[in-house]
Amino acid sequence: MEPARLSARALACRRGERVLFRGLSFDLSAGEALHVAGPNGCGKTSLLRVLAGLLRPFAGEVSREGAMALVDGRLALDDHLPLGRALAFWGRLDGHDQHLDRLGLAPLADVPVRYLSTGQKKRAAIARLAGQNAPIWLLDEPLNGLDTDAVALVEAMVADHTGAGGVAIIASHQPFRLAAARRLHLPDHAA
Ligand SMILES: Nc1ncnc2c1ncn2[C@@H]1O[C@H](COP(=O)(O)OP(=O)(O)OP(=O)(O)O)[C@@H](O)[C@H]1O
Repeated sequence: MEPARLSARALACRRGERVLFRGLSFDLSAGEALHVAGPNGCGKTSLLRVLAGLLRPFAGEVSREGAMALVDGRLALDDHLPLGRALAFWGRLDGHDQHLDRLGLAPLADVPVRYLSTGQKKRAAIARLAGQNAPIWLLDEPLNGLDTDAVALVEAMVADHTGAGGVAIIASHQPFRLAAARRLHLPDHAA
């Protein structure tokens, strides 16, 4: 895996008229993970979008080494295509193993994406993530809709990723079992 590092310096984020957090700093290097916790609306998704470069910080800066991949509530798969073809489209571009068998997706190859259940869609999003082979994973509520076995599987995949030298940020109000993860309680940085 290519080298990975992700840092935030004195980060602040404003949505509309409200500053959600300020003075947020962290450094993550190869093999490290951060669990960003806090209740609905505290700014977890906004933080991930700032880190991904999709939202401009109100103050502070983000620096990184290595490519990033983001999993959030949006599934970047064509709704009308069967899952197998939708994932194959990205597979050709990304060029890495999507772990379809491990994620239990192989039997769903012929099912149109729009017919998939919430948990199946989330597993498809994780497959796309795995296929990107990016060293930095940004995961927004990655366990939403997953059953107990799939939760354990995704936790194991993130552990494998950090074990191989990747970096992971998990934004979730749910517990996420990952021995290497530090915890950041976002409301502690409320403005
Ligand atoms: N485009 C926007 N303009 C104004 N306010 C916004 C915008 N997007 C989000 N917000 C507000 O910013 C706050 C933080 O939203 P965000 O989605 O980052 O929270 P969150 O911690 O991820 O919540 P959840 O746990 O419910 O997903 C919320 O009060 C939300 O209404």
